[in-house]
Amino acid sequence: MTQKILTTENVHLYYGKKEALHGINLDFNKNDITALIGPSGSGKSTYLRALNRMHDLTDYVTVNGTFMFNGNDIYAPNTDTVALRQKIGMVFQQPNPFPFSIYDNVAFGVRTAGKKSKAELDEIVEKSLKQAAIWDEVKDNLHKSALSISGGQQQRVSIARALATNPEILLLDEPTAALDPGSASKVENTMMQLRDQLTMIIVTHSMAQASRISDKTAFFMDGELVEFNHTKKIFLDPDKQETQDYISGRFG
Ligand SMILES: Nc1ncnc2c1ncn2[C@@H]1O[C@H](COP(=O)(O)OP(=O)(O)OP(=O)(O)O)[C@@H](O)[C@H]1O
Repeated sequence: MTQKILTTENVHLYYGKKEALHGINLDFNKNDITALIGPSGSGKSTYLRALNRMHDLTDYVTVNGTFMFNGNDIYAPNTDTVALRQKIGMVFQQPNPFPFSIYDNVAFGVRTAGKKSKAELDEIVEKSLKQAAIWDEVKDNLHKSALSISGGQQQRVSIARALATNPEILLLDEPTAALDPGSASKVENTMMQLRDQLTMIIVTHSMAQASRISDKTAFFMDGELVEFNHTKKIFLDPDKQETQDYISGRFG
């Protein structure tokens, strides 16, 4: 049977008094790529950020509902959120390298998690950069500033940084939206190569991208989950008229 790595039930989220998510129920299969699609403001990023408690950093946000990761309650009071975010990593739209070397960027989370020898760190950095399909391009310049490489390379270094702590889930919020088409396709290829190793949840505005890379697709509108199914079904034969209208470009 397919294993559910992450389940969410009855998720309501408020920015102050404004309700942005109105009771979302959504589960994720281990090793699937799930695409979250929907018009601007439909709540995709808000939902994604709730999955690894990114909203904890914003005091006017209230999150209600049940979030279980491998059977453990993500919002339990004793959850170590730093450890949680190492297991459920995140990649943002804008590549966001820290202003230090490529090596130190990738090693960052590992160093935060505890002391490692230089040899262990070297090994993790190399493995992560290889997994992110950027090793060959940067291996001779590991001590160069991560700010000096292209945006597409920076995004793959950001992915390597997230991979270095050995996450089980990677959350990607429009990871290719700020990139030129060539770099975007490299990042997409990287995701395809990672699919056997971890579970990915990606917010995307690109219908082509969602249909190319995802196993399942969730369509959000106005803070509600309208439809969730296998990507082929969503794109070829959706159950709901709103889904059909959105994927055929009639709005959003
Ligand atoms: N920090 C915030 N404070 C207050 N309201 C917010 C905040 N972030 C998002 N919202 C509101 O929550 C709703 C959902 O926004 P969200 O960014 O999650 O949508 P989205 O589907 O990811 O949109 P986009 O595709 O444009 O990124 C919107 O009405 C938005 O204005």
